[in-house]
Amino acid sequence: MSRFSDLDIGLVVVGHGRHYLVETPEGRRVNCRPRGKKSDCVVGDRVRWAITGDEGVIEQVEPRRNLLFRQDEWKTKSFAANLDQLLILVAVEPVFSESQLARALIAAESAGISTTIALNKTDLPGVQLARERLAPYRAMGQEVIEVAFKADPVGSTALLQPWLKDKATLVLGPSGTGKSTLINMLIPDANAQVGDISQALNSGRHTTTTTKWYWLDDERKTGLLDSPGFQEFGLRQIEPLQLPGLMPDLRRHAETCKFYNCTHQHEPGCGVRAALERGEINASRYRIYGEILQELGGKRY
Ligand SMILES: Nc1nc2c(ncn2[C@@H]2O[C@H](COP(=O)(O)OP(=O)(O)OP(=O)(O)O)[C@@H](O)[C@H]2O)c(=O)[nH]1
Ligand SMILES: [Zn+2]
Repeated sequence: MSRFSDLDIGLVVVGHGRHYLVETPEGRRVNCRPRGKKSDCVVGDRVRWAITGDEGVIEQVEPRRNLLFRQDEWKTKSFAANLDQLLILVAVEPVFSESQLARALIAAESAGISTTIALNKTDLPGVQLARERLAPYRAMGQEVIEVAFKADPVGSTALLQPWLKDKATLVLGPSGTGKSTLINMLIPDANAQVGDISQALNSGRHTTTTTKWYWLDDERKTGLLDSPGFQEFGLRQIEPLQLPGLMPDLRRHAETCKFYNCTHQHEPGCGVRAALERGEINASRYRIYGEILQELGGKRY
């Protein structure tokens, strides 16, 4: 037992810099700061905290089940901890970047978090093309659902609600795909929940740059986390040799490679390239693999 185990436990629902909002089991939100200089907790963390004056101090972060983050050359950016699942939102328009989609999936796979891709705005004429771009993802076993938050809010809500129930789900997606529409569709009092947050952190302009935790129900069992930052999805946390194992379509064929440390670039007897030639691996998925591998400094053997 740690020396903090008799302190109150709380859930980090918003964080910005060294400012956090911690929610008590009763649903009260308390302004907190971390003890010391380092602020290493993220939204979704369970923390031990104590009141000092009119603020709380976070003394300890409880062990995490998982942590979703991205990492570029310079910095690591955490999205959230202790997630049950990830919803990656893309849309018919604006046309989504397949590279970013692939990267988010790899980060989630590496963190052990299951994902669903939701294609929004399926009422638009470009829907067929978007479906075709998502076909390789469906084929590799990735769950893909189709929604139209604005055009069909009733149908989209009915589809999502059972899937979200009693879980903590992070929503990630590029700008303009319909994240705000989704939040407002599912959480009628979202503005009120965010209003509290902005006031408490005393910096409304910051609230769009950080992950936010919303409750979908009065019992506070179903959590929806909204996070910005889909762009520049660095994956420096991943070892080059691990990368194919995090891409299910490549993984399936990598087992047949002649060399155990095959990079699937040019080695003889490569099962991945053979599958590519047979059309069993999608060419753009293979190209994205090569790009990420290069970025990670994957060696040529
Ligand atoms: N045609 C169509 N448009 C939609 C649908 N859902 C959302 N939109 C529109 O898409 C645009 C972007 O939606 P937002 O919810 O603001 O997107 P966002 O992801 O929050 O965008 P940012 O605020 O830039 O992060 C808005 O004009 C919405 O009305 C849909 O089902 N069909
Ligand atoms: Zn190979």
